[in-house]
Amino acid sequence: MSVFTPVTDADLADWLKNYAIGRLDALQGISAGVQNSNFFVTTSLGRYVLTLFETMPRAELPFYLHLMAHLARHGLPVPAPIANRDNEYLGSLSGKPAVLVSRLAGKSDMAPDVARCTRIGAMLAGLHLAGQSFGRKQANPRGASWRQHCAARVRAHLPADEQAELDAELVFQSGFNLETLPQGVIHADLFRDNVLWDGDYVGGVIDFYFAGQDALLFDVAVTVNDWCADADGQLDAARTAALLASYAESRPFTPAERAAWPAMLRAAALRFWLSRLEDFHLPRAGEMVLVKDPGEYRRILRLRAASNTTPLLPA
Ligand SMILES: Nc1ncnc2c1ncn2[C@@H]1O[C@H](COP(=O)(O)OP(=O)(O)O)[C@@H](O)[C@H]1O
Ligand SMILES: N[C@@H](CCOP(=O)(O)O)C(=O)O
Repeated sequence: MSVFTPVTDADLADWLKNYAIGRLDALQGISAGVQNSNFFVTTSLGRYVLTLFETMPRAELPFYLHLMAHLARHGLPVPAPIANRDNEYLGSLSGKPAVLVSRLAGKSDMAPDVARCTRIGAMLAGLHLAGQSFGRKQANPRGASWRQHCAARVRAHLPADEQAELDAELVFQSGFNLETLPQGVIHADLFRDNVLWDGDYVGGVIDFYFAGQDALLFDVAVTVNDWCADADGQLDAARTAALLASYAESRPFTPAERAAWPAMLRAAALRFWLSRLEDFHLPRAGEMVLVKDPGEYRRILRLRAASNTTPLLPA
């Protein structure tokens, strides 16, 4: 269930008078998604997605909306926010901050093959390259300092063996400074369910609401951990090599990135272990996040930490 705040046809039709996209033809709630209320909106002039932001602070939203607009302007298949007649992206509907974006074509693929991993590597590099000229800055909301603080919040809820694993990983990670690596704006949640496939092509990259400034390599690690893992969490060599090679074709990795890669896969796994632990043990009032299995990312972290066969970054 992902319509937490209802919108009536009459309210939306009225709201759309402040846009130049024609009259309302159809409004339909979207059943996927866990953070916000999403609707498909069809008007006489096109197809859009309406998002009502349930919990995100309004002040943080312009960064994400302008980022999507910037990337769309650079030719990438991301939702383009629609400006209203006051030339604003962000409005209010049913008492919530609200935005209309372009509706993109395609469906997610939860079992991507080598060819699709190749495309995703290229797409991620494209996002990173286009992001270099984005003028606004907002820190990765799940960056290194969030990971430290989140670990402190969840630690007491964990059994002794998990506490020990968490402590050891934090000590390990404290030896790395991600700020010394190439930086930029990262998507930070480029999971398979955030990409829509339109035939062989990426029809859309969605859900930019964890984006922020951080090491570009962190984004590569988040993406590889999700797209290239087998059901048991092990990295599939062919898919991993394909994704990394096609990324590197557009943005070659630096020697410092190659050295940091094994640690980065661990940092990226830690980030999702922690957020899932927090959603599980400390759900916040008024937040409707669907809890994903923290055990999956604990396992991935263990595998990356134990592995002496981590695939290397291409030179
Ligand atoms: N711009 C878009 N174009 C097409 N479909 C979209 C778009 N934005 C969202 N969707 C659809 O809505 C679903 C939920 O969106 P998502 O951003 O994942 O929600 P949440 O932020 O709540 O996790 C996606 O799985 C996708 O099917
Ligand atoms: N990809 C994250 C959850 C983020 O939620 P999303 O549906 O908004 O992408 C995870 O798997 O833990």
